[in-house]
This record gives sequence, C-alpha cells and structure tokens, in this order.
Amino acid sequence: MKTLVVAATKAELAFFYQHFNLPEGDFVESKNFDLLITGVGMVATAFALGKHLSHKYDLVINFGIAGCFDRNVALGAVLNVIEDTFAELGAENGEEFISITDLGFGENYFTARTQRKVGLPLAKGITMNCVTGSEKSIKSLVERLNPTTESMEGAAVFYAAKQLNIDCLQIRSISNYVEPRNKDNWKIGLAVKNLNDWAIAFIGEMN
Ligand SMILES: O=C(O)c1cccc(C(=O)CC[C@H]2O[C@@H](n3cnc4c(=O)[nH]cnc43)[C@H](O)[C@@H]2O)c1
Repeated sequence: MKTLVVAATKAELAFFYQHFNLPEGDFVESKNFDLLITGVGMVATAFALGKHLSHKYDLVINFGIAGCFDRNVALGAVLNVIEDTFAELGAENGEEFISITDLGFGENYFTARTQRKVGLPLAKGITMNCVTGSEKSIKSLVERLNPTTESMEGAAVFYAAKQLNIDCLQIRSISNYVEPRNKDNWKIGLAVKNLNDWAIAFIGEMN
C-alpha cells in the first residue's frame, strides 16, 4: 500500500521534490509514495483527487501553507489540522448563516483519520474559496466556527478520503495571519521551509 501526498502548488513542496529527486510533474509516482499537485482551491482539488485517489493508497496527506486566526501561533509553525469545515457552504439569511448541514443537504465538517503518531500541535481548520481579508468576515468566522487555520483545500481532501474510506492527514505551516490583505507580512519562505523539513522527515521515516 502507498501514501498519496497532495499539495495545491509545487512551490509548497519545492524542497520535498529536491530531497526525493522527483521529476517535475503534477502527478509523480515513486516506489513508496505518489505525489499529486492539484492546483489551488477545492474544485481543482476535488477534480484531481477524483482522477487519482484510489484504494491503492492507504493514506492521503495534504501538505500546504495556511493562514492563522490565532496570534499566539508563530508564523512558520507546523500544525496537524484534524478538523476542517467548508465554511462558506450554505445560505445567508440576512445576517444569519445557515450551513449546508442545517439546510439538510449534506455535511460541511470533516476530520483527519489515522492511527499514525504525528507529534504536532492540533488545529481546527476552515476551507474557503476566498482568502479572508476583512475585519467583518474574520469576526463572523471566529464567532461561528472559532477556527485556527484557513486554507483553500483542506476540507476537500478530507471529503475525498472519506468517500473512499482512506486514512487522511492535513499538515499545514502558517505563512500568514488572517487579516486585511498585506502580503508584506506573509512569511511564505519560512512556512515552506518548515513544512518541507517536516514532510521529508515524516515520509522518509515511513519508508
Ligand atoms: O508567492 C509565493 O512565493 C508562494 C509560494 C508558495 C505558495 C504560495 C501560495 O499562494 C499558496 C496558496 C495556498 O496557500 C494557502 N493559504 C495560505 N494562506 C492562506 C490564507 O490566509 N487563507 C486561505 N488559504 C491560504 C491556500 O491553501 C492556497 O492554496 C505562494
């Protein structure tokens, strides 16, 4: 059985490619794991996993950078996101938000699943189409869901893994705080480095 490593962009796993001497490509097969680059966002992620996720894998790991709502978490920190919610999936009723679950049309909340020891701080994530960047949206998301991390793919990976009953993990390093957009404050280099160091050690030890 194999692990499927999933990331939205090649840049997020640049050192991982180098370390394992992987060829350029969005779907790379190797002896002990395969690597899938999906593109950014849940639709691209769902489509790519629809094509590639199968029962030949016993674990799918989503690696990526993420925004963070909690200023007590350092930029560059690597977290194990064990819960994730499609935060925009539902309906507005004036100021109220009605989730897809409360509408009776399915689930919006998914979890990681594995027996493996990960040894990272645990976090609760949300998955968004639009990177949150206004005080009003931040306040509303914190009140409604109290998330620590925000990504654009996490819940989609958990969703796909659940459909096939395959174990899954989501490991994210913090590149930025969720705030009105100021890319000068983002520490993408640090987050990518820490994420790749962790991914290389974890995947290396599994094999
Ligand atoms: O500009 C670069 O050098 C660069 C290098 C690696 C990755 C990127 C990305 O923009 C990755 C997009 C990816 O990041 C996740 N992300 C990061 N912060 C947030 C956030 O605050 N809210 C939502 N998503 C975030 C997301 O999963 C994207 O897929 C750039």
